[in-house]
Amino acid sequence: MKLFTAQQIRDWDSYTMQEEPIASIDLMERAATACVDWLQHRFPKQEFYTIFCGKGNNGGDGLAIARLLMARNCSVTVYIPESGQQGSYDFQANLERLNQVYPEVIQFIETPEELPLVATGNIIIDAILGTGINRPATGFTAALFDYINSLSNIVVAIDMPSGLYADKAGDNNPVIEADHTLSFQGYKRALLMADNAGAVGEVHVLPIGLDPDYYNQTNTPFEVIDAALIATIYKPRLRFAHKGNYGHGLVIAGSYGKNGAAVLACRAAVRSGIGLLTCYTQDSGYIVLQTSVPEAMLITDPDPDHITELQLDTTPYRAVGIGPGIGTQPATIKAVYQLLQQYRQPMVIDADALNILAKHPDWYDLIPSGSILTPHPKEFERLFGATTNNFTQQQLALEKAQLLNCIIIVKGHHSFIATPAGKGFYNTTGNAGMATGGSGDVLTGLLTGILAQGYTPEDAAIFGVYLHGLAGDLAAAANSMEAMTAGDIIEYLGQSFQQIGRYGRSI
Ligand SMILES: NC(=O)C1=CN([C@@H]2O[C@H](COP(=O)(O)OP(=O)(O)OC[C@H]3O[C@@H](n4cnc5c(N)ncnc54)[C@H](OP(=O)(O)O)[C@@H]3O)[C@@H](O)[C@H]2O)[C@@H](O)CC1
Ligand SMILES: [K+]
Repeated sequence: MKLFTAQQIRDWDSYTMQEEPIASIDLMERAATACVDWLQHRFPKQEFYTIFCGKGNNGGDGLAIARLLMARNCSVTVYIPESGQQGSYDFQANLERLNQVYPEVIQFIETPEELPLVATGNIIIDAILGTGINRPATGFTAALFDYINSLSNIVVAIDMPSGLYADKAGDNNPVIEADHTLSFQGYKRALLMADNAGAVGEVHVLPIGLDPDYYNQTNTPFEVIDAALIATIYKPRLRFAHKGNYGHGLVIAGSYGKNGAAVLACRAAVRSGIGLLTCYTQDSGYIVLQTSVPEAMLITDPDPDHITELQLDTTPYRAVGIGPGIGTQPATIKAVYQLLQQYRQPMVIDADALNILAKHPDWYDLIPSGSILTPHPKEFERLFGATTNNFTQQQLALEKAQLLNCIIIVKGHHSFIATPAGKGFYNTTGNAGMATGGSGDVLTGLLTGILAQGYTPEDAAIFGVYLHGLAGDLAAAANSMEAMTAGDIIEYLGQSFQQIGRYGRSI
């Protein structure tokens, strides 16, 4: 799903009004209806709502929502901070409509003394500011945000949490901290940033019937990874396949006390669809690896505790994954250097291999083109330097991806995939239960296995990250976010593939 800027969304809005055609007030009614349907579906027994409306179209949505909720037998109070300015055309039209049928619910407020008491059971609707925000909230608006944030009520933000910019960082400007954000038609980049997690809460995309032609004709560098995109990437298995069709991969992982990282990476790789897998680990890992991943072949380092040399014949391997649990011993550092000098196929580089690279920036040129780097934010900072917010971090990831001709996956709640062609993809599968030891190792094994099957690096990164998150979601559904383990993610890869296999048929 393409990710548009606030300006593009406005253009899409106008395009739809002209082409459908539909009047803007009717489009607003459609958006408000989608919100009310969502509210009643999510909170079927909820009766009481307190709605705060600004004087732009976001506020217009809020007024229409108020009228529709009242018509469905809910009890609503609307508060409008009085700015002294005339409201937008559709705000005024909806104010008039509400005033005609339920005049008693409308109240204007101007000073902090007039901030209302909100009963604890009420759901608060934030329709103060949407994508039209063009400056930080100050004065009474900021005080209103503070007040709403101080309450324990559930807050549902319409289109955007008020105060948040759709396409740029807000530098700690006042924002509403919502529990749910109902975003019209698609996501906005700000809704996917870890920096804004406290403001956006759970994000729900509500289709409002904007014209698909605009969507198809309009380019944007950013996309959300969704089922439709995955359906175009996934290659179902050939009926007459043999293991040679699906590549041979090498996972280089583990050290004394960190066999688990190697086991998890290899177990994920052998469940990725790969034809053959070899694992390279320290000598003492022999029995552990052979027992827990019998499907993989094994080569051991002469050293009992660490990987110390990587002068291997790498010709059989279509992809190499390196990093999980290898540590940063001097001999391991040398071994990583050896591999970088001799291996030219795309690699998956993770964990300690990234930490080693970060200490040797002069080796970056040795990273094979098309490699996939999988740093978490701290590793990203070590590799490429500190940034002030997620927008600048992602911009830097795009610049480095282009410079190194690599894919960079900045891991997080919505992992961000930067490609050398300047495209950025946001993942939407996965959950907080995956923030647990070993889930990065699983991703590395999975990516290595997918890459070895001949997917392009960009497709492998998109597919791998999505699949990893989906398996994590199924694992959490079965075991809870608390009790799920990284190993459980591997257990649910099978069901994830089955689900993805159905996408192609249902889209
Ligand atoms: N996309 C769609 O398809 C649909 C979109 N719809 C809805 O429209 C919303 C966008 O509406 P919008 O453009 O009227 O902007 P909105 O956010 O209400 O702001 C209004 C005005 O506030 C002002 N202002 C700015 N910053 C401020 C600040 N910090 N503190 C105080 N004031 C501030 C500024 O005016 P200014 O003061 O600069 O003259 C601005 O123009 C969108 O989010 C969605 O809810 C749906 O109805 C239908 C389909
Ligand atoms: K809002």
